[in-house]
This record gives sequence, structure tokens and C-alpha cells, in this order.
Amino acid sequence: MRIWDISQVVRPDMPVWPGEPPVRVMRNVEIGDGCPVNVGEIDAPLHAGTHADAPLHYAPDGAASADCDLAPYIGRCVLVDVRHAAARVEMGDVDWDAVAGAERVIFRTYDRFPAEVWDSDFTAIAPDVVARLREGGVRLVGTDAPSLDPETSKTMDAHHEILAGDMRILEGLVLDDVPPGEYELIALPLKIAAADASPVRAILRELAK
Ligand SMILES: Nc1ccccc1C(=O)C[C@H](N)C(=O)O
Ligand SMILES: [Zn+2]
Ligand SMILES: [Zn+2]
Repeated sequence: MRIWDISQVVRPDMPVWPGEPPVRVMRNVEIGDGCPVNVGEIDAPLHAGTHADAPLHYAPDGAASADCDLAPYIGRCVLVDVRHAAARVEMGDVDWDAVAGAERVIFRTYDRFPAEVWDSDFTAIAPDVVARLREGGVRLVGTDAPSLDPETSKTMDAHHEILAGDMRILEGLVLDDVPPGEYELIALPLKIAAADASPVRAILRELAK
């Protein structure tokens, strides 16, 4: 069955959230002079690239990445194309028939994912859309944007609708080549203690016919 890799490349020059330190990938030990191995090290903001927010990101007593149940991050999901949305994905932008009964919904907002430059004007998700998804039984909401809320948000309203249903979030997905439809999602957060987010290797797999 076909696999779509919907993850960004983690690299030193990747765009990160304004004010965050850059990603660094170092080589601490090199093969040669009696040393049999190369050994590297990575230093990256937890929200860099394709990642899963933990509840700790938007709730002071929220669960950290290491403490999140894995079930929301594996299973059937519906990918919806909302490239027609403006500043936010609003109720009228969503094909509610397509997401009916879905446990996981991921939104495509970009024609082409901006891999080279930071996009401050990304398409957010309106809080009432998240609330409607929660009421419909959705456990996980994903997006190719770097956040559910606008970059300048001080209230994180969409994140708080997620919190109200203890739902999970994927951000920074790369959905350019994936047709709308139903897939198997696999995108497991790393078991990082006290972390408010974790990088994930997100994939979509075709469902068995
Ligand atoms: N680094 C930040 C600093 C301040 C506010 C937000 C961020 C984010 O990274 C956004 C995050 N991806 C989010 O889950 O909305
Ligand atoms: Zn995030
Ligand atoms: Zn977020």
C-alpha cells in the first residue's frame, strides 16, 4: 500500500517560528584516527517542523509529550482540502459530510508548502470549527500550517477548544501531493519528558481496498 511522507525535512536552515532559535544538527565525533563512528547531536525548538503539540503547550497542568496516549496518533483519518479558505478555515469552508464520523481530520491549506521561507500569514482554524469537530467525536486535528491559531494570537482560542475535548494536534504537515480522502495516519510523538511538543515523522498510508 502506498505511503505518503507528510513530514518536513529537519535541517539547520528550515524556517522556525519567529523568535525561536534555529535548528542545529552537529557532528560531535567523526570516523577516522581510530574512531569507528560518526556521532551527531540535534538542537531544535520542539515546535520546529512537523510536530505534535502536547496539552502542556496550552495548559499549565497539561500532559507532556511523554505522557500522551498514542492512540490518537495512529488510525483512520480524513484529509480535507481547504485551500479556498481565507485568513481562517471557517464553518462554511469545511465539507462536513466528508468529515462525518471521522476520528482524525487534517486540513490542507497550502498549494505548495513554504519549505524555504516562514509564512506569517498562514491559514488558521476558526475555534468554532474545532468545537464542531470535537462535538462530532474527532480526537485529532492536523494542519499544514504551523499553528491552529494565528501567529499573533494571545488567546490561542482554537487550542483551547482542543483542550476542552482533550483532543490532539499535528502542525507543520506537508500535504502538497496528497489527494483529499481517507487514509491511515501514523505520527507518533517522541517520549520526551516535560515537553510541550514533539517532532513526529508523519505518514499517511493508503487504506486496504
Ligand atoms: N514557538 C512559539 C512561540 C510562541 C507562540 C507559539 C509558538 C509556536 O511554535 C506555535 C506552535 N506551533 C503552536 O502550537 O501554535
Ligand atoms: Zn505547535
Ligand atoms: Zn499548536
